[in-house]
Formats: sequence, C-alpha cells, structure tokens
Amino acid sequence: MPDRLTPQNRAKYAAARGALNYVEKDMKLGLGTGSTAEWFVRLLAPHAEQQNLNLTCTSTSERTADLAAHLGLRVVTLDEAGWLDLTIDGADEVDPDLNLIKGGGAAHLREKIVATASDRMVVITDDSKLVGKLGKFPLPVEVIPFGWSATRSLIEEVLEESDVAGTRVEIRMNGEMPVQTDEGNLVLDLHLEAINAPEELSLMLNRIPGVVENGLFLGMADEVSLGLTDGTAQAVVAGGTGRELAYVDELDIASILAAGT
Ligand SMILES: O=C[C@H](O)[C@H](O)[C@H](O)COP(=O)(O)O
Repeated sequence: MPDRLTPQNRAKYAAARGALNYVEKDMKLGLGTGSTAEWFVRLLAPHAEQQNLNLTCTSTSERTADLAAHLGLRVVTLDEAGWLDLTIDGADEVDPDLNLIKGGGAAHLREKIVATASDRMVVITDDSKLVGKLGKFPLPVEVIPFGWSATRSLIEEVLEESDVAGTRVEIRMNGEMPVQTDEGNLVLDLHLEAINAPEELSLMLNRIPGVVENGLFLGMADEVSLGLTDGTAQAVVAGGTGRELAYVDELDIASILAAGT
C-alpha cells in the first residue's frame, strides 16, 4: 500500500479506477498481481458491494487472493471458476500492439494461465510503462529449482542466437535468498535491452526443459486502461487511444489511503 500520493500512484489509481468500467454483473473475474492490481482490488471490493455485482474472482497470486478475500470479494480457484469473462492485470511494459512484459512481481506464470483462461484481458497501467519496443525491462523467466544453473546456460545459448540487444541473465534475489514464486520456482531476469522478434524468443525459451514460462504476453491484451498523472484514464486499443474512462480527484485517493488494509 503506497503511503503517499506520488504522481505515479495517482496514475496507477486512475488506471485501476478506469478498469471498473469493464466489470459487469455476475462476471467471473481474474485478478492480477502488483501495485496497480492492488489498487484495482481495493476499488473493486466496495464497488461490487455497492452495485450488488455478484462477482466470482480468481487470483493470479496468493497475495492478491488474500487481499481480495480480506476485502470481502468471493475468491475461488481457477479450477472452481472454470472459464473467466475478464482478467484485469498490470504490466511492466506495453508496446503499441499491446504486447506485454510481465513478471516484475514474479507472478507471470499464474498471470498467463489466468489471462489465457479469460475471454478478455484488460491491462491497467500508467504511461511510464509504454514503450516503442519491448525489452528495456528485464524479461522474467520462471524456472524450476532443479538444475537451474544448467537452465540458465541454455537460456544464454538461446540469447546468443536471438535478435536481442543484450544477453545478461541474473537470478532474482531477495537479500541473500533467491526469490521463490507461488509455485516454488525461481526467476531468472534476462537483460535484453531490445527484443526484435518476441514470438520467436518466447517459443525458444519455452522449449528449454527447465523453463516453466516467460513473461512475454503476446497478443493477449485486448485493451489498456491507461492512467495518467493528471488523474485521468484512457481506454487504449492496439494502435491508438479510445475513450476517456475516469477522472480521479485527490480526496478520492486520500480516502482509500486512509482506509488502510
Ligand atoms: O508479476 C507481477 C506482475 O506481472 C505485475 O502485474 C507487473 O509487475 C506490474 O506491477 P505494478 O503494477 O506493480 O507495476
């Protein structure tokens, strides 16, 4: 939970608030992970109650599931939910075709499973995540712990043959310990600078035996609720901007911050 109203927090909040426009009664919803997704869950819970929306939610991480349940949303597993109507999730990078890099919070495996099991995916993000080409943000790759350094060597070989501008691969750490995903796996961050052929790279990475999933989300997002630092949100589709979604005033955010967890 952010403790002050930075311009970026305001933009994330606006993006999350804008995404409420996509939520309809009786929907089965996939909830994303990360700070923008957290704003969305905090806004969704009271909105669903006030509007009597009767939502069924499934989550892309344990931490989002805990928050959503704590705030009174009905949370079930993806297996219980079956197919979902809509997933709302954040992103680390968004290109003009709405291809994404995700996984900055180590949740991209479950996020990809949930988004793939949804009729629609709407991304909530601020304008700092928009890029001309994917790859400045290190690409997360979830790998199983067994033999992870051999897997890293195989990834490095793939990168040597790929159309990328960098090849450094680092295991993600939390202090002295490697970060563990909700599935008990590890995350390798690929510092690529620019990814010129994302489809090909994604396929090549996922062919390596120890790789579980990479953070490229290609052709999956249908629309973006793009938050701006002035508190407005725009609906963005591939190749352009659509309608305005929300206007956020200072008091509105302050009341959410004051409510705490
Ligand atoms: O693993 C985490 C997710 O992919 C997040 O959705 C992504 O990192 C964006 O997070 P944030 O909204 O905190 O920038």
